[in-house]
Amino acid sequence: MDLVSATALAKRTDEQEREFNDLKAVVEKTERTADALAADKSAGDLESLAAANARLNFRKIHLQEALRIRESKSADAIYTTQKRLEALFHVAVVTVYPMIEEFVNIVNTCDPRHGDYQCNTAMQLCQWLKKQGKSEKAVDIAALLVAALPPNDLIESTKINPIGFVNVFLRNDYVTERLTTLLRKNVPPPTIPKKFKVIVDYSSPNIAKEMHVGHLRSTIIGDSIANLLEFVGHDVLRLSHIGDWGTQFGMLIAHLQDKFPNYLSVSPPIGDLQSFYREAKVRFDDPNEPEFKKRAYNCVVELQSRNPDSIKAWTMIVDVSDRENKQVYKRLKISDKLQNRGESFYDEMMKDVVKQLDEGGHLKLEDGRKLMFVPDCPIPMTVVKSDGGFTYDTSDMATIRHRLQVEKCDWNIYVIDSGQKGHIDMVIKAAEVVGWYNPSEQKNQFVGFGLVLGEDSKKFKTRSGTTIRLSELLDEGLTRSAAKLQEKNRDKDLSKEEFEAARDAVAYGCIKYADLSKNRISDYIFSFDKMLEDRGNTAVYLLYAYTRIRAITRNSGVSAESLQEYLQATPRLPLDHPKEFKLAKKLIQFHEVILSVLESLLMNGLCDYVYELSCVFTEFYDVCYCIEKDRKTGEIVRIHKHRLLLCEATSAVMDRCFKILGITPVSKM
Ligand SMILES: NC(=[NH2+])NCCC[C@H](N)C(=O)O
Repeated sequence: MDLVSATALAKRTDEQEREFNDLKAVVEKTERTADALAADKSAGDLESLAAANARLNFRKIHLQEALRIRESKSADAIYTTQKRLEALFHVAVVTVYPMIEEFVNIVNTCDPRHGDYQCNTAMQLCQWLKKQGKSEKAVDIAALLVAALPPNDLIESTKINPIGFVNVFLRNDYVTERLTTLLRKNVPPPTIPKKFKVIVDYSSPNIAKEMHVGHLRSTIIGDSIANLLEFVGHDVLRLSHIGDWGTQFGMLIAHLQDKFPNYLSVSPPIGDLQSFYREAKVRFDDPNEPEFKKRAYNCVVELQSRNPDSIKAWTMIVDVSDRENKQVYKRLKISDKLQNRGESFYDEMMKDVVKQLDEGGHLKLEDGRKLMFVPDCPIPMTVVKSDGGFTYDTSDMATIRHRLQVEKCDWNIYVIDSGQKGHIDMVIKAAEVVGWYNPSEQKNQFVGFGLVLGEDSKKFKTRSGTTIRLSELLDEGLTRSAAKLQEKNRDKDLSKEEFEAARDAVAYGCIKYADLSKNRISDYIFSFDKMLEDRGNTAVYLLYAYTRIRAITRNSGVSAESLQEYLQATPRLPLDHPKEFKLAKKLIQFHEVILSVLESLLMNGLCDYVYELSCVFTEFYDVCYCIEKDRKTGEIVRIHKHRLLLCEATSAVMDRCFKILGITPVSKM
């Protein structure tokens, strides 16, 4: 490190030290005032003292948060720029208005003329003051806030607009430092306040009925949400709540006994469980086969009482179905941490759940059924049917109790089609009413998604009107993707293995990305033509962009080691070109995007970000040469290593996003 930058660094450290001590002093003072107030409760109006105390505590909490962020500078924590700015503005707000209880609001700006971030708090404060009978203009408040900002290393300049927004421009040094951390730590996750045990209920197909496109959506969205949670450090349990129990097994077992009489000794060759299910159903509904129906009912009773032969038959049917599902998972590279824990797992707990509900006085007898009326729910839950049997409601009540009380999860997420929102919301509310959890300590969340529609905007079906088999859908994806690559003559340039890897990456990447890049709440139109387009926010575009970026360093002749050496030896990357700076800012925004997607569980936020990132990269690459060659001789005359590092950072961030989204990039395409 040269002398100048060493001195600059020392100066900055001094500044930070001072700033840190200032903050500490404010916190201590607040603490003392709060304590004094608490001790002096007897004096004066108790209520107003308590209110003042609450405000001071609020202030203290925010100051401590600010302090924690400042303190972490040297430590390993990764705080987002947004959080850091919020902390700075918090300090400014409480300095100017000590009794304030409003939150600071910092947002990203879309227009670069308005800086990188914008603080909208002056307007909020204006409203707050109005309520206190004071009138101050938002612009004036904004000016006070800016003046009260503690010294910091983030903000280059601020601009107050006439309405009272504060536009914030970031310092180049700060951005460079964040980028260096991102590169050195290979795109680490942002720091989260607390690590949770999270259950993600997703995929959850029903045995013997084919997994359909709705389950495909749940599988894709759920897997990616679980990846995201894991990335930030939560402890994630992935559960597929399969429909593997219930009366339909009666007819399946009865049909199995007829069709494969020696099923106990020879494993029955059920190739196609769908047709098997249909055959059983036809017989079950056939008035000419009353005998079969009776036997099917009997089989249910035997299965319920865990008769070993019935259990064996049941296991066989479940296994066939599971093997089919696993094939879909394998092709789509769904995490193998996803485990089946479905309705049969909770079966034995249901009796006890009903008993507990009954004893707690939560059940009402109506027409022989036991119902639970849950506050704010339009229909009651049927906990016990008139024939004494249990329902989907009962099963989910047992499930939620197990997850909250036995698994002791902090956060229980259901990724199911929106049609089941009413059901799950009711289960969640009921669990609260019964007292199985305290909503301020454990969280249950329904994460819904819309329908999959065909290109005619009607329910997604085959031409002949039957439901689409997932394996066939994936096959079609492969054929279409191979054709697309051939159209571009990729089969000529790539080896057979490379071509196949590219074909798979495109096919499965497209199917996943098309789903994830739309807001999950809306219905979505499944169209191979649209998803295979190579322009716009599609997987094909992004996969190409990624391979191109990867190729830049590969073709530069600069080794990964020498880039690493350069990175370690360079305290400050010279990001002096506006497009370099813009790309760097987009890159460090990654952490913010992760936190915001974590909040909404809307994965399209992450997709939009990767797409924007690749667009900003193109802007940069169009004007900033990484390698300069002599026009005549083609000889390399200059290598801009910091630009190669920007390429590396871009591909590393894209890679992280792809991993979370469950997309497999290829290095050649
Ligand atoms: N806990 C739950 N209910 N999870 C979702 C289960 C989805 C159900 N198997 C279905 O296909 O409709």
